Amino acid sequence: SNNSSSQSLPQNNQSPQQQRPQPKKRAPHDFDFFETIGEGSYSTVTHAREKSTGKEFAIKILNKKHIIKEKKVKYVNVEKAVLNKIHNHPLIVRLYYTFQDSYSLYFVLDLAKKGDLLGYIRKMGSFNLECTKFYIAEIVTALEYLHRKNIIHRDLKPENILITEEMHIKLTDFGTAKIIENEEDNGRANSFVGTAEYVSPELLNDKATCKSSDFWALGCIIYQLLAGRPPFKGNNEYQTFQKIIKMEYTLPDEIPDVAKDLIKKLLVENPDHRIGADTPEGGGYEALKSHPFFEGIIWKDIHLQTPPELKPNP
Ligand SMILES: C[C@@H](Nc1nc2c(c3cc(-c4cn[nH]c4)ccc13)C(=O)N=C/C2=C\CC1CC1)C(C)(C)C
Repeated sequence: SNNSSSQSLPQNNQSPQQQRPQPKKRAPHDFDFFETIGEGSYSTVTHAREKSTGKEFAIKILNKKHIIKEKKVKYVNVEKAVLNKIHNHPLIVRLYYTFQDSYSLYFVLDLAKKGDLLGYIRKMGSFNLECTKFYIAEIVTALEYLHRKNIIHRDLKPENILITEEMHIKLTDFGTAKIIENEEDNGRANSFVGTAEYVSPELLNDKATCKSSDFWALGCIIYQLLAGRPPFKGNNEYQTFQKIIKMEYTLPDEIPDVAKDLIKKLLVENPDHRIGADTPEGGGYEALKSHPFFEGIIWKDIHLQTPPELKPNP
């Protein structure tokens, strides 16, 4: 045969990719399914165990017919794309496998055995300053990683901050996240609106979200951990939105002054002026992480440190 210079396929007609051992595709019968642990708008998250290894997972099950009927295919693709962009960050829920059967799609993910942060706020009433600093520092660390990957979460809230067996966080729920393809995309108008109490003014005023919208939500979460309730809360969504647009909130005395200062620098109407924004006024993550509120926080490998024991705000 002529030794043509072109790369000829080996006799077994397998591509190089096919020659490498591929991770075995899983299927529903590889798992035992237990209780439902969370309900999304068009999905169910179920506790499951892989039969062959005994490893426990959370499996997000999406009904294909429902997704198509509700025109949510885009969100499912965004969620999978975002989860695949995240390479094994300790403070973000990891996607291990995906597979499907005739009815459903299955996402096999980290199991956070202690539920979500909202559960702890309800149980504790509020967090003391030391605990608030630690958990906010872990959220900032996860957020910095997402923003570096040009991902905006867009729905940051206590229900999406999961707590692991070891009492560290795992950021989750990327179905409504946005991947910023290129810089000018940052802030372009779009249709999604997050959860009322954490929605930023820019989203309500000109429907534009940017990385800084996540900093607004962060300010709301710091407030909620220390005061036991979010800063903007009306009797219904419309009233909540009104308070946000009017920047109508007060800082109760149970919030320590150092936290009041940071909250005031995050709950700023102009997203470019929020501390942490990558603008001259925002100062980027450097400015946020060096704020006196984080006094005593060691940022390096925070996920390996022992979290402070949860205590309510005195
Ligand atoms: C926010 C989310 N809630 C939850 N999402 C996930 C959980 C999860 C676990 C508990 C829990 C565990 N023990 N007790 C409660 C409660 C709520 C959970 C988990 O372990 N692993 C991955 C998850 C989500 C990953 C998937 C979005 C990509 C909603 C409400 C949307 C279902």
